[in-house]
Amino acid sequence: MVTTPLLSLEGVGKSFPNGTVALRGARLTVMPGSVHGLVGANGAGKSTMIKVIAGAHAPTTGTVRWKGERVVWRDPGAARSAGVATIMQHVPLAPTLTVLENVFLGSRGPWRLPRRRRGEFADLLDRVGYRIDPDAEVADLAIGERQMVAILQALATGAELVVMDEPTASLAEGERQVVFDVVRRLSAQGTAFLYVSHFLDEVLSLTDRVTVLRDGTVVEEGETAGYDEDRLVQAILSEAYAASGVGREGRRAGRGASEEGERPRSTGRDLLAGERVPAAPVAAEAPVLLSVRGLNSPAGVRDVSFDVREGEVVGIAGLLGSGRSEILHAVYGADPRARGEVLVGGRHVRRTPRAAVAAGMALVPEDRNAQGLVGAFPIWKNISLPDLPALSSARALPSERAEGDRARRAIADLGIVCPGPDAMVTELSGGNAQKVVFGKWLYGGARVFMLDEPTAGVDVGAKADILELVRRFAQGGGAVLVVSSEFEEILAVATRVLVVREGRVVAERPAHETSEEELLMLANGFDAGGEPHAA
Ligand SMILES: Nc1ncnc2c1ncn2[C@@H]1O[C@H](COP(=O)(O)OP(=O)(O)OP(=O)(O)O)[C@@H](O)[C@H]1O
Repeated sequence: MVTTPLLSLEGVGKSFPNGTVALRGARLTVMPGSVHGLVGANGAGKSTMIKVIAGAHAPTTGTVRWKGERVVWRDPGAARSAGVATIMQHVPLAPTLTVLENVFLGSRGPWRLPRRRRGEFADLLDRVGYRIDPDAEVADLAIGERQMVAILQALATGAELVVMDEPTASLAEGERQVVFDVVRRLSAQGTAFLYVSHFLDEVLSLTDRVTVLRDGTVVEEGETAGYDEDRLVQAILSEAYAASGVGREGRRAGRGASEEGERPRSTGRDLLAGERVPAAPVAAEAPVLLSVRGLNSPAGVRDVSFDVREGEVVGIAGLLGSGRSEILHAVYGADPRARGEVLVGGRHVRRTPRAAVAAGMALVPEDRNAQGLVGAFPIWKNISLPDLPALSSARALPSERAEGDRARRAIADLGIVCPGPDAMVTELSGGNAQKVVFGKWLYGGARVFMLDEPTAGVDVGAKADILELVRRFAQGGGAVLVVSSEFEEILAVATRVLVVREGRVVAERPAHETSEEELLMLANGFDAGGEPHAA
């Protein structure tokens, strides 16, 4: 029996007014109840394809079919009514509404939510196997919890196809499992998923089929069982490096392999091995660059004290809601309610972001859309933005040439796929925008670099480049604090790890003396021997 695909794209092309061709003759077939993976490097065209499917972009050429019928979705509402729910990388929830109100925002019905909604919400939570307070305000939730709200929202619309763009980017291992369980459970009940992720292990374990996009073209499509990580990495990256001059130079520079000319792309294993190079230990007599004393905040930071020496990369490992990001914000002065002392190079820093920047601190936030970039500015202007406070203190204006040079260097070092430094950041793919946020601080003369999920949304090649730049920044005499829900990534880049739970530092380990398992155990409230911590 031949089953009609739920969704198919045939020969779909998409060009943007600035001349970028994001998709060329792309095809995709998603069967009912299947989990279909979509992978590709930053800028390969994944989000563009998703937006075509969601009715947010009209394709320039080609055909979209839904249950065998040709469709032209004029807007996202049309795709939604047909049965397509899309969860984008940056979840557009209403921050001042509650979880419950957000979940039923797209559903028909009265604005004031009747009691029935609570019952439906409880049923949804049961289906999903997740607990969240329906009356919590979304503005107060961590980014991962917001992702779960978005998933619940998609399910509440009764979608037949759920498109997920990097749904696990900020989630720790246990929390990812919740998302996987939801996907597995619902696909067994007949819901189809299009799952976009840079985490290839997730794609391999979760999906039935996989489509690989490279430079706007589908280069491979097949049963996931026929792939392993190496083969996927090769498919994603090999020609992308040869095809994109800027990206290629940048990636080579980032990995220090430029002398060897164009070599075949590394395999997945090679890349991970590269990431796991143990960080050189920092001498005990290295001067303390950042000192934090008795930091407390009602936002969930409890009596946090630590030092970071020159050359050190200190990882902060914790689960969602553990206070890991809140600690960074408090140190940076972005949390006005925080109390405690922060010293850079032995000098007290007033608790405002402006004073922090003046003292040489930089924060790359997790929610880069809200806090990281100015959409109406081109790349070069975003990259020189951190120097603007210096302007107001009557120092010389940075010349446009110097700013352009800095932007070009960032584009090369980080492999930012873009037409050039004048491109607007709104025209960049998600991962490339993240690299701009990173470049904004990396070249700004900061001495203390604080990174919240630095590689979220970044492809497998650029991830290794970013981690290498973090190490180099520290080796050059800087101090780094890095928060990541990927403990493996923390171990790859950090010299020392602080484990946080309920706002407190509950353990400290040299990176070479611990493991992902131990960190997970500690973050979950057990000591290394598997015993629960005393309260
Ligand atoms: N509105 C736009 N105007 C011009 N170019 C755009 C626009 N949106 C995306 N692009 C370009 O289209 C190409 C594909 O981008 P897309 O966002 O689809 O990539 P992606 O595979 O989703 O990447 P990522 O993994 O970084 O999210 C990129 O070169 C990007 O710069």
